[in-house]
Amino acid sequence: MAQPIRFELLRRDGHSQARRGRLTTPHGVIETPVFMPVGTQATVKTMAPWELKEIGAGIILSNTYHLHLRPGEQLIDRAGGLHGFMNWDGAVLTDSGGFQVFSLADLRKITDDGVSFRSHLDGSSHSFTPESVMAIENALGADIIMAFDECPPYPATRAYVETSLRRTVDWAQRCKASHQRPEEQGLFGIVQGGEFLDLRKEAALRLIDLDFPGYAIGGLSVGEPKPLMYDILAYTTPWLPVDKPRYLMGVGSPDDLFEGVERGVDMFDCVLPTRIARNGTVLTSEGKRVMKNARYSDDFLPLDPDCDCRVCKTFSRAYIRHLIKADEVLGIRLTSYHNVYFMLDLMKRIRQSIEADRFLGYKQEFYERYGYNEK
Ligand SMILES: Cc1ccc(CCc2c3nc[nH]c3cc3c(=O)[nH]c(N)nc23)cc1
Repeated sequence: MAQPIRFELLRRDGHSQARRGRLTTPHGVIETPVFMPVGTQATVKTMAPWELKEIGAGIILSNTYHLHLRPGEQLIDRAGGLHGFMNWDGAVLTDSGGFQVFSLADLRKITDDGVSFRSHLDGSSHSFTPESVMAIENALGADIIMAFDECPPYPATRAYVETSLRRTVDWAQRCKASHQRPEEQGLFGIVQGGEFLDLRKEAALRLIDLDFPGYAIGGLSVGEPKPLMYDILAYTTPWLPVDKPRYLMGVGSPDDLFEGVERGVDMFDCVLPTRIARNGTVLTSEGKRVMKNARYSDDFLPLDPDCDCRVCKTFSRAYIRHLIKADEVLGIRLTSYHNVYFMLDLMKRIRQSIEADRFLGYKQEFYERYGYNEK
């Protein structure tokens, strides 16, 4: 059977688990490690598809939960799926919605069959099952779709995590069985198991038996301390097939990208760049800068002198600070554009460092300049 998603491992770092790979999808070839901008409601907030294209975004994320509630997958299906609706010809990945039910919806009830909930928009009743979520993701038409999983909260008891892990594996099997378009949309399984390493191993091995074209590592970046996240990650990735992509869900900040790549992760997503842009905070090679800070009122340098993006080549910190202070919409458009460019460009430099066999050196160099203090 033709596989819509093919992964080639191009190089393995000799000093860490970092890998350089290539993911071929029906909507283009994605170089990995890759940062995937989040476009929850069929848009990467404030950015047009041609802007995403010009900054080199190859794949964006969207969300089953939000799009099912509004405008509904039937409309999007009639528009030609997400690609036609958004007029985006790059790759798309959709999350399966379970995570969003637990972070957004009201009155949730979870059983072995699925999850019932009330919409956070209008209180209407809904239920997600593996079968119904596959039907939604099939209608949205993303190139990579996530299995319906349960992401346990942090902290959670071992008993709770064990129950949810087994449910998640059972749901993954039901997703695979009800997937209507396996030749056009690659279905990824999601490894749960909380902070319990033996459960992480069990989850990985049971999902591998179901043979997916890629594997996501879920249940992390849910409030646990970062050192714990990194330890769980370092333990889990070696159990996954070396020739399949690994996607760490919801991660992360610039330092998380380095720590994740070092531990064998190929794909990342995070709302950080567009979320902090909305309060005028920008990512630069010298760390984050809060543009409302008075120190930038007469600073005519670009946001980041080392950045080649269109915003840094066109506008000054003083002008962008003015726009943010004046609540001018152009302000958050410019900070969003720059922040997404920064994350994509950082991942490009990480890929180049792996190719040049100097990943750990580049990580050190970046950390020394980036620092961790608010500027
Ligand atoms: C549009 C979009 C937004 C967000 C996401 C990822 C959302 C996300 C997590 N975010 C942080 N930690 C996360 C864990 C999980 C998880 O365990 N399972 C799923 N299905 N999603 C997660 C995917 C797509």
